[in-house]
Amino acid sequence: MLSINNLVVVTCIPIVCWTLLRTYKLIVNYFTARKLGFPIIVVPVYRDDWWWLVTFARFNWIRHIPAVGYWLPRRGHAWTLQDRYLPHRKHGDAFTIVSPTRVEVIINDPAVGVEVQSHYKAWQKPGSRYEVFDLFGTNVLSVNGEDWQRHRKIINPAFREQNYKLVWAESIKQAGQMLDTIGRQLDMSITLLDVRNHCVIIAMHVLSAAGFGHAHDFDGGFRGVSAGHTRSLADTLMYLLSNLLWTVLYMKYNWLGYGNPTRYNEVMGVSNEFRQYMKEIVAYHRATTQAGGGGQSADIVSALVEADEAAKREEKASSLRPMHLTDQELLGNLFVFNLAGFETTANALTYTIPLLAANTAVQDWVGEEVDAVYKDGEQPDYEDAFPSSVRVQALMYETLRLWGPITDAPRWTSSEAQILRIQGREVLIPPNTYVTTNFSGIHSDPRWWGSDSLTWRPQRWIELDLTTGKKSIAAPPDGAAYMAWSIGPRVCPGHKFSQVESSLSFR
Ligand code: HEM
Repeated sequence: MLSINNLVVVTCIPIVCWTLLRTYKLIVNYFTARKLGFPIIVVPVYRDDWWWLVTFARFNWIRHIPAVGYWLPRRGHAWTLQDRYLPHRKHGDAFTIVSPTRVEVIINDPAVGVEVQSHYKAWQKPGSRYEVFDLFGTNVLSVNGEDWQRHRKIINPAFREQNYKLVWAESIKQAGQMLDTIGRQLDMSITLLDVRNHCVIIAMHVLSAAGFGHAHDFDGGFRGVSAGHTRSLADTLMYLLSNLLWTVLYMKYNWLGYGNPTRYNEVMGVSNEFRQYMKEIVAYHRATTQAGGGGQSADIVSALVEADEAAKREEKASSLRPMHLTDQELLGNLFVFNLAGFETTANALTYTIPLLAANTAVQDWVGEEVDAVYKDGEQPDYEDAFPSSVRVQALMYETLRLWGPITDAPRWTSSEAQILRIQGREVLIPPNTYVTTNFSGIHSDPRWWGSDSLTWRPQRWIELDLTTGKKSIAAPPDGAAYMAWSIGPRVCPGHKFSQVESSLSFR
């Protein structure tokens, strides 16, 4: 039997080795970062370290220890939203965060941000950050290079005007039903949590109908279970998205299930149910397309499957290299549409409604436009009403400027060094280095957005064409950049989808 002393030694050896290894890596990374010539912040953990993601909530007390807890604010994924441009005031428009895991340059220079986001071949999405999205298969969000071109070519046709009409119709339905539901309540007071819950239902139902052809009533919640299933599609998605971290961990490391078999079985059961739903939807649209009945549905999946079948036919005819998506990749993309399309839009709505409620001047200003567009309470067509709803669109632009769901975006040099022009000099960024564009900083810095840069003022987005008298969404001020939906070839394909949906929700 092991004595207490031996037990302590056996337990301590791995911990000491691990600490020594991390210290060594920290020193190596520190010297790599010094060559870049930017100010350096040294932190003991990186925000992507999975063990840290699971445990960091327990370490909040560290921030109160003087000279030790300084790094804690930079420990989580949303630190750029909390700090915005302020760290750059102190450290400049580029500084480096060094941890044992990574060297990461943080950028607050709009021109450099646009360069890094736009040149997708040189500046790739790092696998270690994006592979969590590969739960059900690789997809357009996570892949790089030629693979990304192949994915994007197939998914682009899914985001089309026909689909936006469907988003419009479904959003009108959901918003109307939501107002009826609230109107029927005896107690008319609404908490912020109610707002959040209503926005979640709207975003999920619009996505379910316009994305997957599964329509639900607003007050039906997430009911409506299809034959052969135990949960509705929307309910399945809600579960997976609310338990994303555990879903990722259990699917990647099955052995973690021994820690909590009940939760493991539930998570895996719901994941299988989601996979089954997606397979059924794809099989249905594939059969319809192969039988010559394509082009009839406007939802995203049907367009995706049609484009994929067309790519297969093209390959056969010209014996080109494979250009279609495998079944696994189709599934991966469908999951990512749900993930990227739901939480982002639900968040934008959740922030905008209280901001609007607290700003009566903005309410009146938007109300004027809504009264003009929705004369006598009629439901105007998408083609007429959406382009005229410029003030309504400005609400979303302004909310995303300050409270966008994606607060920064990392790119990396992968195995090849890249040259980046920053602050008037050319810097050689070594292999394996992250360069992260701080969207929240760039969107809020008073140097570009003025002294009221932190004020929610949708009016800043309106531009008047003096010759035609038409109003439109203004470009960002000189020197600024707006990247709420990213920018360049990898811009968000759901940009207009989310705008059409939110326009209706504010009518
Ligand atoms: C307010 C709503 C939305 C915001 C603010 C938003 C923002 C973004 C941003 C910033 C990116 C780039 C991410 C990166 O580079 O890491 C992105 C990519 C993406 N978004 Fe959205 N998004 C929204 C809605 C949607 C919707 C509704 C869908 C689909 C239904 C969608 C699907 C995607 C996909 C597939 C990508 C990956 C594109 C690529 O890498 O080629 N998004 N989005």
